[in-house]
Amino acid sequence: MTLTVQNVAGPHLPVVSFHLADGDILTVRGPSGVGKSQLLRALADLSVHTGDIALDGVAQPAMAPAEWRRRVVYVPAESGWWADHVADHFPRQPPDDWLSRLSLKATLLDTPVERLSTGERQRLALLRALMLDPRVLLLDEPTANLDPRNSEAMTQLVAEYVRRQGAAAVWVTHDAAEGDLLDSKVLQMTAEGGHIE
Ligand SMILES: Nc1ncnc2c1ncn2[C@@H]1O[C@H](COP(=O)(O)OP(=O)(O)OP(=O)(O)O)[C@@H](O)[C@H]1O
Repeated sequence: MTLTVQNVAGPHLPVVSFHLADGDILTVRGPSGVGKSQLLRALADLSVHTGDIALDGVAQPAMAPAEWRRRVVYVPAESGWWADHVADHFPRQPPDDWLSRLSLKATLLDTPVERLSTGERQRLALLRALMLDPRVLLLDEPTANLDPRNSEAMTQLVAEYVRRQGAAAVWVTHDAAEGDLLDSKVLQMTAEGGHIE
């Protein structure tokens, strides 16, 4: 897997370039409003931008957006839920191991979405994304509402997934310790642009 990002910029996104290969995790840091979420949206082909993005050598415009987004899966800070019940969002039940590692009971799948806590939504949104077997996982502050134990469990699960599957992840965080735990590359964003540290 390769993800190549060259001089990507947009109305609310300073210029960014980087390259990811099998098993890479890139943590993205920078002040509030600098364009971190906009970067993820550009990578998911959800916002207008200039520059070049290619997955395994295929340029983003050459692939239908829906096809691109099956491979490059975006998990926004506030996940979207379109049906009443949790299970309706999963093509099949997530592995018991994934549920238990994130302290989620399997019975939660039979729950109405409106009853989920914010942290449960975040953890289930991650599992929903992993079930799609993404080549690139785009995570916008995925642990923002989680306790330390579940934060660590989530970082370990993502790290293991990308390593095993030869995938990659782009992880927006304000928490420097999370980057250390993920053993990741770091993209520091400022108004002038992003640079790899
Ligand atoms: N649809 C839009 N129209 C106008 N401005 C927008 C739009 N979407 C985002 N912005 C602006 O783009 C800038 C970058 O937003 P973005 O959400 O990417 O920031 P961020 O770095 O993720 O911030 P935070 O850490 O607070 O989540 C912000 O100034 C935001 O107000």
